[in-house]
Amino acid sequence: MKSSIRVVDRSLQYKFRDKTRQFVDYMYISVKGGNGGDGCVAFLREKFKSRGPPSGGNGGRGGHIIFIASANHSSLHSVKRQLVGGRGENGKGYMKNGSAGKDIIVSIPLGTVVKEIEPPPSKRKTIINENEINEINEETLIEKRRKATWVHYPRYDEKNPRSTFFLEAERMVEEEYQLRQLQKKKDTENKLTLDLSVPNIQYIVAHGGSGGKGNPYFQTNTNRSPKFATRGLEGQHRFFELEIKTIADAGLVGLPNAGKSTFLTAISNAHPKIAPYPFTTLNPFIGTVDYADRYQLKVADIPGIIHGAHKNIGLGHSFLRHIERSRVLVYVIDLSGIDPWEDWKVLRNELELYKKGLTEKPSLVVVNKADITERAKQNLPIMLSKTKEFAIENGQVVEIVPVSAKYRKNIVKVTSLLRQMVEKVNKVNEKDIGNIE
Ligand SMILES: Nc1nc2c(ncn2[C@@H]2O[C@H](COP(=O)(O)OP(=O)(O)OP(=O)(O)O)[C@@H](O)[C@H]2O)c(=O)[nH]1
Ligand SMILES: [Mg+2]
Repeated sequence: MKSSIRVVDRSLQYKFRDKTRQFVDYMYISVKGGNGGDGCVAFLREKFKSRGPPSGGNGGRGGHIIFIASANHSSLHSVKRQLVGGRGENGKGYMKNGSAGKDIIVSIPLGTVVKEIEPPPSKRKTIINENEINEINEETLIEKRRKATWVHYPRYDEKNPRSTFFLEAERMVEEEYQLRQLQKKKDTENKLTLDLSVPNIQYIVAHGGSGGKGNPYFQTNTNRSPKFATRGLEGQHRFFELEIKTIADAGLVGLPNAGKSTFLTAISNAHPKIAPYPFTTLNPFIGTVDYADRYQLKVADIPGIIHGAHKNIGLGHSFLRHIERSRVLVYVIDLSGIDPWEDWKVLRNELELYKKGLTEKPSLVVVNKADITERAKQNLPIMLSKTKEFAIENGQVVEIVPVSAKYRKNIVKVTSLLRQMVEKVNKVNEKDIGNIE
């Protein structure tokens, strides 16, 4: 047994070395909105107007990072691990406001769950440093913050802090700063979670920083020519965990080589790779079953699960995330195997070890390769009697359908049964939603 696992492992390593294999269904990502552009300190200068009014434009806002749920993508491999929005443009003279930074729109596969996480330790340090500075020296802190907040008119960087107008404006900006800090604290406490389950809906996951104010903003009755403006704010920085949890109507689970991909080919329009060796399927694959009345069902085929998958043997059991949210489970079992009942037990066990209660979903058992008659004749009665016992013990109805996926025998029965089951689950769900409302 051990040696066979080792052989499987070696052949898998060989497959994974293939550089063309591009499928990612789980990743960490850092997103940062662009910084805002700085406000401008300028005065109108025209012919016969030697001392015109303040005319510095505001800075543009930084670019947002936007996630859009896309039905045309099935993998996260094309998503960059670090996304930074464009910086806003600085304001200019003649009241010209800076343009906004470029938004970054990322297509994320439908069914992805986006969870905000704590920043990694290396990024957390900067926050701790800020607190340390708090304790060290208040004066240097004020100086630092002034540098980060203000834009001065040329040669006014030393004069400004002595003027009462500037100090007044600084107090006003300080209040805004405190409010922002409060908001930031709230944001870090309330972590964002999104389920991208509706196509084409957009979410802003990191806002760009707002642009700085030009000097007309600080003009008052008494101060007609403010010589200062504010800088743009920093964009929001967040860290996310992305996990694709495919939303299909039915999910196929089975041991390697049981004929899952062949079965999917028989019932749907999909053409996954089929071959007589284990772990042919390396990535989840979704097929659509078309009915005569244009009703459609989505069925997900995943790599084979073997005994010990929860210990990362074979391809592990992380692929079960793709069937976790399907409405109906379809166990595909090789009827020509040595002990199909044992196979089903292994599958149920691994599913439970992945997530408790997963096997309680409405399920259908497809016993495949019924065309290999000698074995099928022996095994089918055993399967039928054992599942009957199981149904009585657990109070769970289990339908068993013998098929031959390769020769497309009994396929119509399976597809119509599948449809009935999915429609039943959908009806129950609708009722539940109605009750909640
Ligand atoms: N005789 C017979 N052979 C079948 C039948 N269904 C599948 N096979 C064969 O079984 C082998 C494995 O089929 P696949 O569909 O690749 O099996 P799978 O479960 O997708 O395997 P993995 O992707 O490796 O987990 C292939 O050689 C198929 O031709 C069937 O109904 N009858
Ligand atoms: Mg397969």
